[in-house]
Amino acid sequence: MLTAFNYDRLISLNTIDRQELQKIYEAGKNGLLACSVCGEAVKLYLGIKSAPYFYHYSSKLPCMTEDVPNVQQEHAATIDINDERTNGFRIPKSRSISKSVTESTSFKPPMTIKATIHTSELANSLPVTYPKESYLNILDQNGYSLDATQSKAVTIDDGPILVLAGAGSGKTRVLTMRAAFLIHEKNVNPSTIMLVTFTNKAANEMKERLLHYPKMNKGLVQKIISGTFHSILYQILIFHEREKWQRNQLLSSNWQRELLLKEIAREKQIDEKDFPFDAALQLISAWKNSMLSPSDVEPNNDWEQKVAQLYTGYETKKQQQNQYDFDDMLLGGYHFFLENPAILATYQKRFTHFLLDEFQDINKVQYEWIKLMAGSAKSIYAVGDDDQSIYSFRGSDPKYLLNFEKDYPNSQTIILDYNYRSSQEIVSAAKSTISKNTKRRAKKMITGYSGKHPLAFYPYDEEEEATMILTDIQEKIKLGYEPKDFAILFRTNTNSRAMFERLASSSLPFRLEQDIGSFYQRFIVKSMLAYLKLIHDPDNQQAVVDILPTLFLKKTVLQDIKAMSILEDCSFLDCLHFIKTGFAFQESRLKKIPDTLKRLMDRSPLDAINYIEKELGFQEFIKKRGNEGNQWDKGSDDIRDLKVVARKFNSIKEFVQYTDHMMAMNEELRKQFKNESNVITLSTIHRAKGLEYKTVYILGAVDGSIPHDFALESFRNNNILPLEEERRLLYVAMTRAQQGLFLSIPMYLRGKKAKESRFLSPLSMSPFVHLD
Ligand SMILES: Nc1ncnc2c1ncn2[C@@H]1O[C@H](COP(=O)(O)OP(=O)(O)OP(=O)(O)O)[C@@H](O)[C@H]1O
Repeated sequence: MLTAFNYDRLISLNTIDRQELQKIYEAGKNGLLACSVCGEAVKLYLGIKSAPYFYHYSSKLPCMTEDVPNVQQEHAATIDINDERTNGFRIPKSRSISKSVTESTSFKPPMTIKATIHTSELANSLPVTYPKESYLNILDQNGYSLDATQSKAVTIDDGPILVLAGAGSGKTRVLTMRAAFLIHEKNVNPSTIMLVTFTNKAANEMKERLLHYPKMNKGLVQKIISGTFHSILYQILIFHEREKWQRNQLLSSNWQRELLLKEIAREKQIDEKDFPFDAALQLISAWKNSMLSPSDVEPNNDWEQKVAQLYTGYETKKQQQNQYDFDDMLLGGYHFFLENPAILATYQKRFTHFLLDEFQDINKVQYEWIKLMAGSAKSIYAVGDDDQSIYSFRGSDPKYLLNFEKDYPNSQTIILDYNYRSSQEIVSAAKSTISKNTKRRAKKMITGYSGKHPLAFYPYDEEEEATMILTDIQEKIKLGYEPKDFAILFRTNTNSRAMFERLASSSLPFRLEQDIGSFYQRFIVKSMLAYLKLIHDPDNQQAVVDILPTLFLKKTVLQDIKAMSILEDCSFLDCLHFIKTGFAFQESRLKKIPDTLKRLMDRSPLDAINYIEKELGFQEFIKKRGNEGNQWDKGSDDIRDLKVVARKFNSIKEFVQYTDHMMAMNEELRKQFKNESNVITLSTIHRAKGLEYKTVYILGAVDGSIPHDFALESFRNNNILPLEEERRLLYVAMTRAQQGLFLSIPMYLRGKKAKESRFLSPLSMSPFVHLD
């Protein structure tokens, strides 16, 4: 059924402007849509696999009162907007509110993603039998099986060992079993084992897994020294040099480091507004992790030259203020041992076995430190996959994994090539994608079972993308899936806003993997919302405080405003009329604000934002204070995101209420689902490393998102490395899926036309056939 009433407005899905669909979907949710045939309440179906249609609440079907043509056929038919009879219903020409759907914005059916599967790669893993008394045999009886290669990797004799393997091949399983095997079969004291993982969460999960193995207990497992390089080194440093490494001296957030860098930029007269401070911080971090001190850096271009200057200033200032950052923990730890050979000797004696996970993401300082520590150790055991190296922007380098055999001539390498996690269809799509990278070690990937092909779908924008995914999850949950079966992965945190909001408005439990705060509290967004709030609430004190920076006024001006509002008996907003700054231009702008905002009262929030941006100087404020030079966090992008949300609302009041509600939900839901395990995961791809889910949705598989704009820019400047890393990111995302993989290819992102990710070009797409 393709027509419905929203109040007295007849909506036809054949003629509606696609960008209105989300609004109509929400009208349906709020009970504001009526069937054009029987008048009963209807909702809009907006999912992945079928074109949108209206359906009745109760039956979940289109109206049965009249003969209704098949929805897909209806969509396929081109219906002229001037046609007076559509779907058996008379549409008055004068009430037509929508323009014809253009080719580019009409619903595009999902496509099945296919890649060639070589039959030789469909094999069964080799079964193994262990001697009866072997610990592995006991493990096996408890359901923790290993194949022949994995078994070899677990039981191999001590020495430098590299387990090189593709995604889902059991590296984590092997590493965990290796620990158990060493303790049980080889009588290694657990306190002499150091287990290094990429996140502390991963270390805890491995220990938790170990606890379930036969003959393991808490006492034994707790003795293993585990954690990230940072956490292990920090514990050592705080033990030996407590004074120097006080917690409150740590520059723990990026904004703190950025502030410091900006201070130095001002001193060095580097133009702040066009400078990418976020990229500069990353480069400094990469230099530090590559053990390049400011005097060692050899800049390649003007920009690096400037960053090198900032790096010198950054290090000096930090030292003067007795502060340190995360990279200093690694460098500090390394130098501490170099300078204290006696202490080094005791640690070398203490640790006999080093188990290193995610070895492809090790950086120089970590590598050198491990080499130092493992000087006389019996075994250094590293597992990794060069195709999953996704942290090179901060100094990680897969060359340590690829050169392992050279650095440790007596080492042994074991290759695991059987993917236990994902279906053949997912593995071959991921494999085709990554095979385009030039700098990698090609590997076989054998799979065990066949399943459904990954699917590409084409929402209009990020709002529709979120709704379609939510619909799909709800449908699957009805079929018996659980919330924990789903992960929604995205390139950067800002990509998650719409999905967060859609999940927040559903009753489904979910967790955002990183505490990024509400989108509506971001500096630029909050400032724009403050203008909108003042339109209906001219005495909103907080809103006045929030617009002051946009007018380049100090916060203390609020006191003057308060005094004036009493003196002149007017609202806070009207007081802007009377503020004297001594600058004619600024004063005339302030005078303009109250009347302008009042005139915007009946405009749509989108119109109001556009107006404030252009006419009240907001654009200049963004240019100066929006970090426009940044690669990731640009103020103008925030405003584009805000406009995407605003488009869904007709009134400013409703829009402002919605943003307030979403802010409150952000706090609330975080608390509510903090310790729940059966939740949908909403995570950046980086944070999903090492994890697996039955069904994975990848948001925004378009150029500019994945690959990210900055990688495309580097590519245009003849640097292919960032682009290859972005491809690895997509590979990591795809290989998190066990059975279902969905790639979203929105037509618009942040209000701009988007193009399918170039990474999907090796994959062939064919129309999806709905069999359910
Ligand atoms: N021999 C095996 N038999 C059955 N299942 C296995 C076997 N080995 C591993 N698995 C399962 O395969 C999945 C992937 O294993 P694991 O997470 O250890 O792989 P990984 O190589 O660390 O993956 P990635 O690098 O992609 O994160 C897990 O669900 C694990 O339990």
